[in-house]
Amino acid sequence: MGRRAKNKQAAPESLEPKTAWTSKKQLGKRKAEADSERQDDGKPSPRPTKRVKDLNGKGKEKASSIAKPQKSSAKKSKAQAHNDGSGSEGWEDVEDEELQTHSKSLFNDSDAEEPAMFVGDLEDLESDEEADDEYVQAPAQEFDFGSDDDDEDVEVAPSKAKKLKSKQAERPKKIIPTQSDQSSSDSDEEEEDERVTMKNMAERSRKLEAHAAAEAELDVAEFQAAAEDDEDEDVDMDAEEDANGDMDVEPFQLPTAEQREKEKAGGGPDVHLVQRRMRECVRVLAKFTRRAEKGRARSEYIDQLVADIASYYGYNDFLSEKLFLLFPVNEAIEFFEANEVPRPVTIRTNTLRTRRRDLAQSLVNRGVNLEPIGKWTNVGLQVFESNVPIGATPEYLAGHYMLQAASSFLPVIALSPQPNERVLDMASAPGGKTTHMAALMQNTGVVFANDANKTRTKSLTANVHRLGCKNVVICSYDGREFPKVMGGFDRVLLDAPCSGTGVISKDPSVKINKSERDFTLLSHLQKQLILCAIDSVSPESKTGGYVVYSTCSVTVEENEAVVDYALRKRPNVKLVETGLEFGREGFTKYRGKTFNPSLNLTRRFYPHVHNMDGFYVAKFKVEKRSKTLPATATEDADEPVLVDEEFKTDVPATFPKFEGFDDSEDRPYLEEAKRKRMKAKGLRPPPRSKAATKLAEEKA
Ligand SMILES: C[S@@+](CC[C@H](N)C(=O)[O-])C[C@H]1O[C@@H](n2cnc3c(N)ncnc32)[C@H](O)[C@@H]1O
Repeated sequence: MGRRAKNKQAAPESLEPKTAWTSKKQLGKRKAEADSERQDDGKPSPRPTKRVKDLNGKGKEKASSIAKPQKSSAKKSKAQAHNDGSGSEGWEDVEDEELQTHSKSLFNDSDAEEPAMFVGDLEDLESDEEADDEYVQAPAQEFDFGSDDDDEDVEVAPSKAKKLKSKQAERPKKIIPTQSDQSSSDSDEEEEDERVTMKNMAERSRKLEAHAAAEAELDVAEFQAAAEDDEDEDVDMDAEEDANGDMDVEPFQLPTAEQREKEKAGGGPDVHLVQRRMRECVRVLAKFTRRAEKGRARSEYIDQLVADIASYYGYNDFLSEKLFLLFPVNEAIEFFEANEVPRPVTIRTNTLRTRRRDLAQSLVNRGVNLEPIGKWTNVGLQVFESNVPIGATPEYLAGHYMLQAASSFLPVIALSPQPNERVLDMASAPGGKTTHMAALMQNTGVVFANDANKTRTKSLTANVHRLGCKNVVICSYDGREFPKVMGGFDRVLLDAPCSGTGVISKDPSVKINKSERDFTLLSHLQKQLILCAIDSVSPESKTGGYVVYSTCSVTVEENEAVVDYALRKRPNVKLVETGLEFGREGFTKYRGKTFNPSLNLTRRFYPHVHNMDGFYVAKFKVEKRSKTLPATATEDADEPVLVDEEFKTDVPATFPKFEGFDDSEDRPYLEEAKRKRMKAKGLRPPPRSKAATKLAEEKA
């Protein structure tokens, strides 16, 4: 557990070199705050609850209409429980048991899909102020969901309009949906006067989104400004603060190796010291030549910072460094901070059963406070508060929606499966993306939903049934058996097993349970799977011929390195635009490695930038193979085949080509299933046929 969690710490004050460009006055104040946290005896006192961090805009002191203060004490204690590991919050609660257990394994699949129950913030809401009750009893909230609306300018009951507004102001940050909407947001005062109508609800949402995007842009500009760091700002902050008498002013010095050893032996440094050291290291690294101690190398500051990040946030040193290296120094801190905060709760409307506006209306009537996620999805809703468990409403049980992380909409949007196609979801459990695809295909064609883990196919089956997907066939093969087991697909989704470094806020065990070997094994498995996914696509497909590769990880070896490998091994594929309107470009160069330049077409998503789980999406177009190309994935993999025990299967290397279903072969299985069902209902099943008797004997 990290020092931050152990001490139930608030988010540290800004660690990024913002200190370098923040006014002296602010710095003094910040320091004074830190000092006031110390008890009279000089020992650090427990901090107040975590201050809500504005992930979209790092200007934590800025008043933002989109930041939601964590207001109820119940919520506060819950957040603390989450931090110290004694409780869980948000998505942890909504994971089903299987998912929870499995996410502890090497392959992280905690993709936030389809928990059995949402028990997240119920007590919080029960203990909330009376305003909440009134809000819940308010007339049905009306939404403008865009073009498919009748656009009546219906006024929400005027007496409630103000309440609605204040509620909105309290909401947590929205998911940053798009950089394309750059319109500036109007002032809060202006909004305050505005009456809430069906029409302007959507407009207000849009403004909040635009505001979030603008703030994010502002932050990027701030980071750049910090890097450039003009002369005026380059003051000796310690000296300045000394003059103010705010702090003890010993100039910052990196600890010696001896001091570090001593610290370690004493159980690690004081948390305030770690904070200060991190802040100072970030500051020095922003302008190294000017600020570094004489004779010290840049790498020494980096090593110290990485070690302090590991201790403060509770990572092993290996992962702390791996993740740190992905970002510029100041941004890295933002990433680690974002991993301490749960992502927004989101649901996906199942369009096979309902429309988003109808679902929203039903849930609002039950006391759920929600809003469309953004323009990039017409099925997503972000849940802000709820009086009922989101995983147990009648609408949920009737399959009107899936509890699903916003990031996991992305690969399906990129794949864009069409009606009547033949699609493979190669690693599909628990089925968030499978059911999304089935809906986009309007229950036509066929989706083969495969997962190597048989136990996990149970929740997949349950979801497929609940959501009324009639075009899904569930199977359980090692993905590397494709296309031998079945091929010729129009589209393939490979949402690969991964380390889960994008979902650390959901599964903090990742912080300590991943080693270098895990990443080597995973990367190798992913490389094998991606070739199999490519080979399973029919280049002759009239409507498709696409593969989407995705992970909920942010490491380069699980993403760009895998995609680059596929491009090298399969010259018949090329990367194409994902069609996603936001997300950062994939790396084309990383720490001395150069990837195919088209890797810039792939997309990276980050918790601190997009307020969604860390995610990666790449889309390939598969062309016809030339005759000289090798036939299967494993034949030409240039490294030894490493197979994790968990996914070893008995499938023979020469698995027969799939040639359709054999009804006579299936009959005894169907008969057995029917007998079981009858028995379960207390009925006496008819005697077994010969074939079924044989099957039963074999099983026995
Ligand atoms: C990230 S999860 C998939 C989440 C799923 N796509 C969804 O949206 O609900 C990765 C899945 O890969 C499965 N898996 C791991 N190794 C596999 C393999 N060799 N072949 C097929 N599936 C595999 C795991 O059991 C896990 O369910």
